[in-house]
Amino acid sequence: MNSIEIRELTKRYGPRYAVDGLTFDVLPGRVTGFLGPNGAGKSTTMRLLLGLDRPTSGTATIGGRRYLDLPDPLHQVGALLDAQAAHGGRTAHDHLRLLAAAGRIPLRRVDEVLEQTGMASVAKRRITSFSLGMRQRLGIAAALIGDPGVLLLDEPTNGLDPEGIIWIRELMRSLAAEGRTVLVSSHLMSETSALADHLIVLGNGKLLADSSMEEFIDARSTPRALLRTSDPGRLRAALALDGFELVAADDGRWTVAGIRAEELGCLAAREGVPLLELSDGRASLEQAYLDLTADHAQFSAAH
Ligand SMILES: Nc1ncnc2c1ncn2[C@@H]1O[C@H](COP(=O)(O)OP(=O)(O)OP(=O)(O)O)[C@@H](O)[C@H]1O
Repeated sequence: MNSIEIRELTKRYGPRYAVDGLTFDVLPGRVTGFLGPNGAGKSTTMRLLLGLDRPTSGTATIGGRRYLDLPDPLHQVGALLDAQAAHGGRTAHDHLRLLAAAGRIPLRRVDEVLEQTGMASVAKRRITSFSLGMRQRLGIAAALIGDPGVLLLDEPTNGLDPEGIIWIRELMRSLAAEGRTVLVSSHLMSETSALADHLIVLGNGKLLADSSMEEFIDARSTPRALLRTSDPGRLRAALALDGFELVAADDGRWTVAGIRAEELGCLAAREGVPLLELSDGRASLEQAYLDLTADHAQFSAAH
């Protein structure tokens, strides 16, 4: 009932395919990161889902129905597409009150979402005076007002400071833990990896990956062990026998590419080499994402 179903979804603007034969599901109970470089088709997919644009072919449905056919859309789907869209002359409270009235939503929800998004103290201020981060929070408050089962958030961390980004991460997680479907777009792998359980990656309107964050990381990052030892000479020799190389890193640490910490620990124990510190490194995740999307990037992506 709360899932999102995208089937063979295609949207063409003139000769250009913004979205090209996409098929995937977004499931409840987890945060799904919607990744792709600028121009990959994320916003177009969200607009198609919300009935703001018509697909050239294929379907985008929520619980099996098109958005425009939902009986109680604000209660079923909350969206943040363009945080700048709120009318500047009104106060935050008035903006939300009008939304609630239009959606036949109880007015108590206005104060609840203002509280939930940390906006209660500025509720009586005009939106014109708001920073980008405050507008993002107001946009999220608006998305939450109908207590929806599905949330679509397009780049919600735009303009937020580090504290705001942590807040949004916690909020997304708690909404997903309540059994809601949460789809969050971003063009940044680093940010999304801290936020999402599952990933949908687009490039040039096409689906490049649909996997759990763990699978995505495991499949694309080369293992790398990070360690400190009191006997680098002996460890170097032992590693060389198995074809691995000990490379000096910062702070007296060493790295070994192509081996996991667990395997390296066993090897060191077998050789009687003392290890003072040992962990897995995941340095290449961002790079793996850039490699995956590079050929598909319309513009130079991801910074
Ligand atoms: N209304 C439109 N008319 C013409 N082309 C459009 C329109 N909307 C989107 N496009 C094009 O479709 C492609 C996909 O755009 P879209 O905004 O969906 O990408 P995105 O992944 O959301 O990127 P961003 O991170 O920059 O928002 C781009 O090439 C864009 O220029």
